[in-house]
Amino acid sequence: MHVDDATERVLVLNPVSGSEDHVEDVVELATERGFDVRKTEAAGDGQRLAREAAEEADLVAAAGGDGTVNEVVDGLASADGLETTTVAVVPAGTGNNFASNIGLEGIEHAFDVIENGRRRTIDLGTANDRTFVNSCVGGITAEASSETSAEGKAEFGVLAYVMNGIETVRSFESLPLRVETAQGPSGEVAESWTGEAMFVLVGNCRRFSGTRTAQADVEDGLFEVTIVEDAGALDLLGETALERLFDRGNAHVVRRRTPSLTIESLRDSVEYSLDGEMLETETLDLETESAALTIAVGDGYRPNPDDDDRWPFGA
Ligand SMILES: Nc1ncnc2c1ncn2[C@@H]1O[C@H](COP(=O)(O)OP(=O)(O)OP(=O)(O)O)[C@@H](O)[C@H]1O
Repeated sequence: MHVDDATERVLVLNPVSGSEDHVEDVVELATERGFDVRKTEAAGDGQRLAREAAEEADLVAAAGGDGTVNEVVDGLASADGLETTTVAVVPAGTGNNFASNIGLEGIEHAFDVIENGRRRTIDLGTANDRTFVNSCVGGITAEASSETSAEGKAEFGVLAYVMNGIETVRSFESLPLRVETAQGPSGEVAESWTGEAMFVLVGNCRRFSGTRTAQADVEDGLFEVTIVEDAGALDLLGETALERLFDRGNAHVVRRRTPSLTIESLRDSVEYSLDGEMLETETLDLETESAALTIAVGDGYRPNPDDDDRWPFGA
């Protein structure tokens, strides 16, 4: 039992994320630091617990993987709690992609960051009425998502689903789509693309270059959109497939930067993975909410760690 009025720090703990051996450590470290620990019991509980916490806590931590962070942020957003709540992440999942992007090295380090780390306000993605922190990817089926191994996720993040999709679905059915991007603040023009796509990858924190850990600028108010056109003719098996798939010279890849876009299916509904959580729809409206999420970050965090010229956009 907790005393409602006194609670200012809530930790939402997914006990079944990752290798499930984090529970004791997280509970101990969190309790020592004055957190009220609330465990999820089923998928979707992260949202509910975060919504409830929004009313009473000014710091809400998500202990789990990317899916748990997604649920907690989504719950806070739906309770209009993001303006008054700082979010912290305790990496206890399989991939922990988002945690790596914000400079967190492990469970103990995350608690140090909560006490002593900087706070930054970063962009948040919304897709229809759902939020996402890392990425939104169309073209990955729920089946491919559930079949993707923990090792693959840990190593490649969301790209593991892409690889799995390529490798398991030999006769890959491409998606007829219309993608309309909006004008951006730095001269990005509104553009429309219509065609057959294998995947559409929209990164808030992620960019899709074939590099395993490539991170996007998380404070620029823009998504990095990568459309992989029907590349059925290519032999895309194996690990190097990713590099070939996203190679800047690959004529099958279309890249855009934009604050918002709409993806419309010209046939059936499409399955999207929002930070690994599935959503099926015919039309998806995506928007970046600039500086919407206040988050505790480690020393290793850089808003835009990739200032070299690997990403194929001019100034
Ligand atoms: N108590 C629970 N029982 C079953 N499923 C749960 C429970 N709590 C949360 N979930 C679900 O577990 C799923 C996976 O969680 P999460 O993504 O945090 O871990 P992960 O997959 O191990 O890590 P990552 O996404 O970083 O690779 C989420 O879809 C979430 O809804």
